[in-house]
Amino acid sequence: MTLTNDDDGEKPITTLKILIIGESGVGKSSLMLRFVDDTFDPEQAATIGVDFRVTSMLVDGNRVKLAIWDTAGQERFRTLTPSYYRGAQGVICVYDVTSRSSFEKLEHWFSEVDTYTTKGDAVKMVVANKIDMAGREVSREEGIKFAKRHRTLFIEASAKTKEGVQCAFEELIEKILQTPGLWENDRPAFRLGQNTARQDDGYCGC
Ligand SMILES: Nc1nc2c(ncn2[C@@H]2O[C@H](COP(=O)(O)OP(=O)(O)OP(=O)(O)O)[C@@H](O)[C@H]2O)c(=O)[nH]1
Repeated sequence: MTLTNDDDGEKPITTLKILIIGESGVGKSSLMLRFVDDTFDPEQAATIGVDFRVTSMLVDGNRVKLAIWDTAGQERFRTLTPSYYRGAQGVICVYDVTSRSSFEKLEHWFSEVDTYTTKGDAVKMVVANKIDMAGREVSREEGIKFAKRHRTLFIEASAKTKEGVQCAFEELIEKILQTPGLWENDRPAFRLGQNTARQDDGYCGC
């Protein structure tokens, strides 16, 4: 499968809803803004309620529209939680590798996903963010072990240096498109490329 971010103005074959969740300050907004705008703000403000961005990607030459929902990690800003989850085909659950407590809260976030997602086969991904920073408190092995236990995709990333960011979104989108019945084809003539079937070991292959 070939994925690029170029916009050729072509009508999208489908629109996917991607939700980003996790504790406050782990870098959810930063990951979204790095992916959508290729920017990074070292003083990124906390999200109030939800932020929302639309972008698109080319998948095997076909345009896929992405509606990315960046939710607030702070409890006091988390209103209307069930509605955020409604219809999401992909959920990115973020922790900060320099914050053990943000990793330990992943169980809580996954139980919220199970409670609220309306699409039972929504694709889940764990993103271990801030790998550029010193003072790591969670090893890569621990992250992988957690992701294996929950049967989710896993990738380490840095919104600051860009490492892993593009790859995380690409991997998630690819997995969604490979899941029958999870998305609606708005242009039935569309066919995914022959090389979409790939070894599914849960790790980013980009
Ligand atoms: N060094 C480093 N800093 C990061 C990274 N990602 C985010 N940050 C910083 O961490 C802080 C919090 O980032 P946000 O993107 O606002 O975190 P959030 O998860 O959206 O926070 P809430 O909106 O409160 O839920 C900001 O100062 C960011 O600049 C990263 O990969 N590396």
